[in-house]
Amino acid sequence: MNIHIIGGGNLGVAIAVGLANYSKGNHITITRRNTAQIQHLSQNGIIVSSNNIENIDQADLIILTIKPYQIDTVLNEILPHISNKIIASAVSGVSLETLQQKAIGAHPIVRIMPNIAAQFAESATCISFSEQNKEAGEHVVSLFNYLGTAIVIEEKLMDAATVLGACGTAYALRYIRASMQAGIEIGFDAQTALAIASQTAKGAAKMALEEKIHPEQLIDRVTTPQGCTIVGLNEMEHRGFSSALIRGIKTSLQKIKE
Ligand SMILES: NC(=O)C1=CN([C@@H]2O[C@H](COP(=O)(O)OP(=O)(O)OC[C@H]3O[C@@H](n4cnc5c(N)ncnc54)[C@H](OP(=O)(O)O)[C@@H]3O)[C@@H](O)[C@H]2O)C=CC1
Ligand SMILES: O=C(O)[C@@H]1CCC=N1
Repeated sequence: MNIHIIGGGNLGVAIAVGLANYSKGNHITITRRNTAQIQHLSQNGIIVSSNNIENIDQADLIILTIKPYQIDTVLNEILPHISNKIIASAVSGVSLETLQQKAIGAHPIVRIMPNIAAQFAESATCISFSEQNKEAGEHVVSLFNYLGTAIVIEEKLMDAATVLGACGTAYALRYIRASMQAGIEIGFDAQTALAIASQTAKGAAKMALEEKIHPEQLIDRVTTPQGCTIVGLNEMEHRGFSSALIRGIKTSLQKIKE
């Protein structure tokens, strides 16, 4: 497939590198206005360009990874040069209906919400499309399965997916950072603390994914009666650990709905 990614920033680059490293037979182009920062991607066989329309008529899939306020400019620029192309938009907060109207109904539109772990084929990508665009949607799902897990969701949950799945990367990293800081306080050098905290989070996530049981059942396997885990966990809860996370996620959701 020829894949044309418009918006070579944090997410666009993660998708481009992920596709280059974890999928086969795709030709990837990535664009942004100032290309200096992403020129190195050409070493991975990715075409880097500041021209959004060059060869866009050859694309099988166009992926939009621009900010919401950049969408009109980009669509006005590319629409006259394409016909009946699948457009996958990762632009947060912009609905299928709005996108379909902007594209004058002429292109199958799919909404995607990946996260930057796409770079390492570990994204949780949520995907929505209308019944009418099912074939295009399934195409996009197969592609994003190379970059981790692709889950089809109802569009009304797309904002929630953005918060849980995309912003979630940052929340998880903040957990790792806090563990690392504690690790340094209790005796490890920074690098060792980071390695232990990161691998421990990865291991916990792997168990949750593989066993598909409630996390508390896995926690029960760790908490020796009268041991050190349960006192730590209870102290974290006294300090509002779960509550802080839930409130943070709900605040992010409120913001995206604005
Ligand atoms: N970052 C993340 O983890 C996630 C982001 N998203 C969504 O993805 C979108 C992008 O986010 P993010 O990657 O963080 O943002 P960035 O600002 O990092 O990337 C946006 C890129 O778009 C480029 N751009 C702007 N205007 C144009 C244009 N006219 N033509 C081509 N490229 C253009 C910018 O580069 P230049 O100025 O050089 O043109 C910039 O590199 C947002 O809508 C965001 O909500 C969704 C999920 C996760
Ligand atoms: O912070 C943001 O608004 C974007 C959306 C999801 C991740 N980053």
